[in-house]
Amino acid sequence: MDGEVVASPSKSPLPEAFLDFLNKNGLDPSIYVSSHSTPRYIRLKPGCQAQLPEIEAEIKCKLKEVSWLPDFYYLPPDVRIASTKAYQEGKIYGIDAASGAAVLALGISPGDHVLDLCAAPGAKLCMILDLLGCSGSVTGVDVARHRLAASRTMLQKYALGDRCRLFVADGATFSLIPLRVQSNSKSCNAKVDDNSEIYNQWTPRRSWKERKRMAKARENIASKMFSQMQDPELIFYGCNSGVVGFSKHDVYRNINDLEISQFGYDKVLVDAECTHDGSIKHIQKFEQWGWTTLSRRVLDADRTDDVTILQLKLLTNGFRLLKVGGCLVYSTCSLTVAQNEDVVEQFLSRHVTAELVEIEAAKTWPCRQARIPNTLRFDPLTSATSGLFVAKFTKLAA
Ligand SMILES: C[S@@+](CC[C@H](N)C(=O)[O-])C[C@H]1O[C@@H](n2cnc3c(N)ncnc32)[C@H](O)[C@@H]1O
Repeated sequence: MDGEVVASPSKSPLPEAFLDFLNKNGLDPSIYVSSHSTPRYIRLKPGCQAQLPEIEAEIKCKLKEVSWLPDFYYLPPDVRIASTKAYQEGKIYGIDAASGAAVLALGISPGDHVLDLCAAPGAKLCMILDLLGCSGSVTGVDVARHRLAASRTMLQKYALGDRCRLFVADGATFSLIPLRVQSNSKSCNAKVDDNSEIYNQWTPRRSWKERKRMAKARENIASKMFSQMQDPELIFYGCNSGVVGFSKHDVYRNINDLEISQFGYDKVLVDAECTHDGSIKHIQKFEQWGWTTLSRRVLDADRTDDVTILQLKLLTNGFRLLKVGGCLVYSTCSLTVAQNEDVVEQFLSRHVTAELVEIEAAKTWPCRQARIPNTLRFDPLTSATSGLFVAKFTKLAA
């Protein structure tokens, strides 16, 4: 561990730079008091309920249901799931209850077309797909290729990829809408035409031509500004994701704002990049990485200013891709006002068609209202979860 460390209410002392950051942002360090006793959570894949006794026998403890969140269970702190059969067979996955609440706030219905604009590593993406059932589609976007590749691995492990497509892209400029067609009317084994213009079933093995094209695209990314230069890179698509059987022209079709208002996404999640200060587990990782890394990578004033600009851009673009009447959830695992309420206020002041809406399900959630009515805050003390800010918007007709 490096950097000066002062005593803090948490078991493991927080570095002075972090306490300073909390102080500057008006955050009370006592919310981290109970962070060491904050429970962990798992979500049981729907349909696996009958196997609960078997899972409990394997982990040698009884799993207590989270009363306010369907399919979620508390996981005792000393229980490791990585080596269990249930985990390896994709019956359970680790996801904080506050994250589960953010997904539930979307109010996903079967048949929805959902956009997850900052999707990696993918716990929320998996839950969205679980809730979607067997119609509709999910488009996952993330700027970090390696992180999105990890999401792809998750989708495959949990057998959730059928209706999902993943793009490496800048969420602030991503512009593709879902293909609102009977995607399952196209065969999964659609014939590839000679010019490879029609998408065939996705396979991890790409043709030599395709790999060369992708390598070249990546070289360009390294040397030029990603967002302005590149088409989103499609790194995965399931059989019923609205890609198989369609042409690149269909998938990459440019559309105008009027079309988006009709054919855009039904639900959008903007789980934005942030300073992660609400996630004490993330902050604790800096015990190994070094507290100076925390100051440089997280707390640096330029970086936090940049992050709020990015958050506003992500929220703005997510909202642009939403159809009229659709819902968008903005969440961050930061607890600062600058990354939450301030971003929401700036966004609302620029978008007359955006309306903050009440999250109905939240009436039974152990969270508190944030500074703006209808916005929510989870934290270890109030909610026994990781920290999370959640706001839900709808799009009105212009
Ligand atoms: C808080 S994490 C998202 C967690 C994810 N929703 C989940 O549940 O696993 C934020 C993500 O935003 C991504 N990100 C950062 N800048 C981005 C951008 N400009 N466009 C899209 N994604 C971005 C990061 O790579 C990171 O994976």
